[in-house]
Amino acid sequence: MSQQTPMGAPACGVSHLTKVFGSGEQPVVAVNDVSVAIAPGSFTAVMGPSGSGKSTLMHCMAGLDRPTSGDVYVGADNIARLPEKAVTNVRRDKIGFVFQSFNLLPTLTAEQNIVLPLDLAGRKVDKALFGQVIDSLGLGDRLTHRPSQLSGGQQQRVAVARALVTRPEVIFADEPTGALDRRTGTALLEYLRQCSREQGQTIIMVTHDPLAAAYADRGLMLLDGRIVADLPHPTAEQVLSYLGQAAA
Ligand SMILES: Nc1ncnc2c1ncn2[C@@H]1O[C@H](COP(=O)(O)OP(=O)(O)OP(=O)(O)O)[C@@H](O)[C@H]1O
Repeated sequence: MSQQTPMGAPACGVSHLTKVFGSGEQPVVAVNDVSVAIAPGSFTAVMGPSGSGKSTLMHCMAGLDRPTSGDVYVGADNIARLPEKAVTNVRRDKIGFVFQSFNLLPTLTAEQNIVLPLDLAGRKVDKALFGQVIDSLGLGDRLTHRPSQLSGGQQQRVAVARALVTRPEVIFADEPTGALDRRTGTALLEYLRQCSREQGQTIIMVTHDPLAAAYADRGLMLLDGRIVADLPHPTAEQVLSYLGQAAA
């Protein structure tokens, strides 16, 4: 894998990952022989035009989808070679997800939804961390509301809080600011950056937003299932320019 950190093993990564959908006449090669290593405590933005393979790459990295070929590492585990139950355990113990669909349980309050993963794992709520997450997402006055009483952006923030309170080693976020207004989106991006810098959590974020990508310390640009650029500390201007070239 490329980009091994001098400090030691990557937090996660893929080696010669290929994912093909369908077979016969018209298979779609969504991810084409991608190798990349993600350093612990780094914040990576994955960008590229629609259909370039961003979500597929992320789903394979997070153990939500099986690659057609290649290896997928989370810490020392090659989850591409593990049985499903073991992959589920790796996901539960090490990975947090922030997706566009919130999957909140309608009968539970915001607070109950947020702590649900901890309850299910029989883990105690870290009150200080809970308070920090709630404050940074501005959810303090919404904790007793049920999802139907919350706006789309508030539901998104509850889903983000749920992903963060378990303090996962690796957080995968798919357009985490998509449903948020600029101010709340900025607060979330700042918090994610703080999670990586101060807590050593590893963040991998798919985004279409060059301003969001500028919060990351690495930008991976995808085109036709391949990584075509690997930018350290991407600026919004750099990202826009790459996206413009990809669209040309
Ligand atoms: N389950 C599936 N079955 C068949 N083809 C799929 C499937 N999932 C994705 N694809 C195809 O794989 C390619 C990559 O899709 P993917 O969703 O990873 O792209 P993306 O970069 O995340 O796009 P977007 O920015 O629009 O979300 C596309 O051509 C898509 O149509």
